[in-house]
Amino acid sequence: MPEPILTLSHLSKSFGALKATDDVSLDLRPGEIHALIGPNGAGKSTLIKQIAGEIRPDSGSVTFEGQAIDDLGPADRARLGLARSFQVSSVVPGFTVLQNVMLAVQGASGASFRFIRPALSDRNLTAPALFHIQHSGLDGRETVKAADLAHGERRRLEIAMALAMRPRAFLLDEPMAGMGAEGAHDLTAILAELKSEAPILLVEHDMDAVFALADRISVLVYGKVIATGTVDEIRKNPEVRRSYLGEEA
Ligand SMILES: Nc1ncnc2c1ncn2[C@@H]1O[C@H](COP(=O)(O)OP(=O)(O)OP(=O)(O)O)[C@@H](O)[C@H]1O
Repeated sequence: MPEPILTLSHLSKSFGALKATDDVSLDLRPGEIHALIGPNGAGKSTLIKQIAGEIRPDSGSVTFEGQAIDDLGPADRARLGLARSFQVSSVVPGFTVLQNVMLAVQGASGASFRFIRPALSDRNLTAPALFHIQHSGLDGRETVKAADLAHGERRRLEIAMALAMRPRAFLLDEPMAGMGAEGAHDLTAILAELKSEAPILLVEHDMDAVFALADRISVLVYGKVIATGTVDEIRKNPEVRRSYLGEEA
């Protein structure tokens, strides 16, 4: 089995008397989508925030690519390639496909967006941007404004921009939220492609998407992982059915 990219060991976090994270251990392995599901208030977002460095756990530790990252803040963790989302909102509608991807390449290099204009004429950004555009199936569309892209092409642009950030792992907290059925369907296809570039820890309430995408699922209830397994194992698990999936599973 390949070494995990991300490992959580015995993480715990309380808010007053409430144990939002209760001795959670799990890992994320290369090439996989590991979904984190559970009822409202189970502690999914709190866990993601501890991985991203936005909340400090009371105890336990997070290892990323073999390195303990407990002392790093969110910016340093992002710089190591721990991508908190794939920054869909960062698409600039008035910029072309090439310009948008160049900005993402520039962002990955840690440069500031204050220098947006020089970036757009920087040849060092053009070559990697064109590579990601081609890799995402958008070649020939470099000079089209993002606002004028067809729906599916816009998703391809988001993939190109995500890849330009050179992520080593994605932490996605409810990426399907607020999307219609078509959007969720598109995003499902995108995530299935992205996981081969970088594994994804996915918090998602849309069970159709989770069951279609996840290689493994962990179920969180009252801050505790009550089960981790494949889609089939989780669907059949009596404790999961009782505490979360109900009769729908
Ligand atoms: N900053 C905070 N201060 C106090 N309590 C908090 C804080 N953040 C979260 N909580 C509590 O911790 C528990 C876990 O919340 P969290 O948002 O992590 O759950 P969740 O599984 O992501 O829920 P949902 O599915 O509704 O998004 C909840 O009871 C919540 O009210």
